[in-house]
Amino acid sequence: MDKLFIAGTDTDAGKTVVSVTLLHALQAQGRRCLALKPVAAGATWRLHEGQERWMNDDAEALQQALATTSHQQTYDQVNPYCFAEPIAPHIAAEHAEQELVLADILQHIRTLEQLPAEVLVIEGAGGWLVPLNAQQSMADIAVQSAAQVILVVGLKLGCINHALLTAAAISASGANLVGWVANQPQPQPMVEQAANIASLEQRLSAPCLGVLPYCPTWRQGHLVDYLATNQLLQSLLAANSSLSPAKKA
Ligand SMILES: Nc1ncnc2c1ncn2[C@@H]1O[C@H](COP(=O)(O)OP(=O)(O)OP(=O)(O)O)[C@@H](O)[C@H]1O
Ligand SMILES: C[C@H](N)[C@H](N)CCCCCC(=O)O
Ligand SMILES: [Mg+2]
Repeated sequence: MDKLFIAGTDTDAGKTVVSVTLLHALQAQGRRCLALKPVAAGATWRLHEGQERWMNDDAEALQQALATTSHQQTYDQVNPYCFAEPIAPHIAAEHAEQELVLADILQHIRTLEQLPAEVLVIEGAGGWLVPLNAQQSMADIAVQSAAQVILVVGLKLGCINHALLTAAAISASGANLVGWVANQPQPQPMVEQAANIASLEQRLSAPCLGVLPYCPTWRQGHLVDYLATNQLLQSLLAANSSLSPAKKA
């Protein structure tokens, strides 16, 4: 099963928007998908399938993006760690007197890999180095699960530096950046948006897999045409030809 880790230049960059769009795009091509938001910080207590529970909006959007052709995951399968407070996850975990255990997240991923699907889309929380605990970060989930990384660049002033720093950190972690997506998270484009995107294209070695405009109905898959899904699949094929040992197993 191909694993895609959706990283962002920051929180609110558009990782959920891109993850949901990717799920729609891949499923439209007949690929069965699974979704995972391993760690969510920011949840409300609400009714879900006849029961009240804590729910995070990102995880719910991912779950709702699963087509009937894909395995219907439960909320807990999509989101094993869910904290109420919309703050850094390791601090939210501390407040809840819990610990975020990387080994448990990796085991959860292995369990999902037993389900029938071709692609697992994993959405991080915040940016690449957001801590899980004192030792580990989001990056470890991507690296240790041997996922291919897609970087979502939230188009706002400062994004060039954030994107280049994140790409450098991804590379330093030993992960493979298969592509990046430019996302416009607010109605007004940033000043000189096209020039900013061109600057990133010149400096990032991975291909740009799309420029997503602002579209309030993204949950319905209305941004699929802006993603270069075939180019992503080609990049994945190329990455597979040099499979890491963890991926071969
Ligand atoms: N292209 C877009 N069109 C419309 N709204 C967008 C777009 N991109 C982002 N948004 C909005 O901006 C906000 C942040 O986007 P999103 O939730 O995808 O960020 P994120 O990177 O997933 O953040 P987090 O770290 O909290 O998971 C959301 O309210 C989302 O609806
Ligand atoms: C609450 C927010 N939307 C995300 N779920 C978590 C973002 C954590 C950012 C931590 C940090 O980098 O300082
Ligand atoms: Mg999100």
